[in-house]
Amino acid sequence: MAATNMKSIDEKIARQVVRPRPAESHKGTFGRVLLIGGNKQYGGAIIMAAEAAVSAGAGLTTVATDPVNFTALHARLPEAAAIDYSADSLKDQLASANVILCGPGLGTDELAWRILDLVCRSAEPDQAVVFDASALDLLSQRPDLLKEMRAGELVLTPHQMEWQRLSGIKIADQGDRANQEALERLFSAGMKNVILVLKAHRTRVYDLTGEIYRNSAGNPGMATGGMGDTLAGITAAFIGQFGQRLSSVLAAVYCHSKAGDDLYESSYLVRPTQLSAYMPRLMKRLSTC
Ligand SMILES: NC(=O)C1=CN([C@@H]2O[C@H](COP(=O)(O)OP(=O)(O)OC[C@H]3O[C@@H](n4cnc5c(N)ncnc54)[C@H](OP(=O)(O)O)[C@@H]3O)[C@@H](O)[C@H]2O)[C@@H](O)CC1
Ligand SMILES: Nc1ncnc2c1ncn2[C@@H]1O[C@H](COP(=O)(O)OP(=O)(O)O)[C@@H](O)[C@H]1O
Ligand SMILES: [Mg+2]
Repeated sequence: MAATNMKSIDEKIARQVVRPRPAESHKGTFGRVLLIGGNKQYGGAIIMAAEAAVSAGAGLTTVATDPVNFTALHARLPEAAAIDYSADSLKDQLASANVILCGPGLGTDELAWRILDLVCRSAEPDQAVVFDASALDLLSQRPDLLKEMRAGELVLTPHQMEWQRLSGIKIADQGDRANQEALERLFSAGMKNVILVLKAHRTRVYDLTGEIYRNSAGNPGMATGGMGDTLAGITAAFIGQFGQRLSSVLAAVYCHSKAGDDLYESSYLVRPTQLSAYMPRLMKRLSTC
């Protein structure tokens, strides 16, 4: 793919997507987001994703996680509901969500496999699914699960090592043509509405139409554990509010990095939770002036 096909992910797309909220609205208007992940070791990952989802405007946020994380989640984020991710009630939550984010801190044990399988089989055409982190590592062993999915939109958010596992392309060889071909291979005869967010210093976004987008924002202060979990939560919230569109995902990528850049101006590093706390002000600014 020639570099000339590359489009920039910049403030323009964010301003097109992040519009003032309609007055005639309620929490259901802005998306029911279900986040699944957080085993005993990685509870922080799903808590950071949930903080990001709430702060990026998800109308209703539910976290399906190991019960060991309930108290921490409720103490940090009373806006989110919590359920046990091993319980049968996960099926009901999966049925009622508009957007499902699966993977941050999920781990790769037998329960994680069962949950991934359930998400892949149950997602309907009116639902969007975002796979991140552990879910991508599991899928790299069972890529066939992707081909059978019926979700309306699927977003994959790997970092370069996760993409290496899933695509088989070594990090040094992750050029645009190879990435595009690997995405097409993963979904040949499968769903069409697929978006790959390949995270790096300058994140690139691919879809099955062959368009490639390059993020214009982001900085090394963002190289802090949990920053990808935060992007995943923002992405789910944006799809929930602004619709199953490529533009919602591009705006999420930009806003995440732009928030990081604003904070980096006066701070040596950017904590994911600080980035989330800043999101409502950034979104207000983008939507108004
Ligand atoms: N607080 C918590 O609970 C948190 C929990 N988390 C959860 O941990 C689980 C495992 O996820 P993971 O991302 O930490 O591990 P993995 O997939 O093995 O990747 C790391 C390996 O890849 C390599 N690498 C190369 N290029 C890279 C790149 N561009 N970006 C990143 N890595 C790159 C890297 O190279 P190295 O650092 O050695 O140079 C290393 O060898 C998962 O469930 C996740 O959600 C996290 O979300 C953090 C906060
Ligand atoms: N040097 C950097 N410059 C710009 N963005 C960065 C940099 N380092 C990390 N990021 C961003 O931080 C996020 C890291 O994602 P990921 O590796 O999945 O983190 P985690 O799994 O710890 O949550 C990505 O969005 C990536 O683009
Ligand atoms: Mg990650």
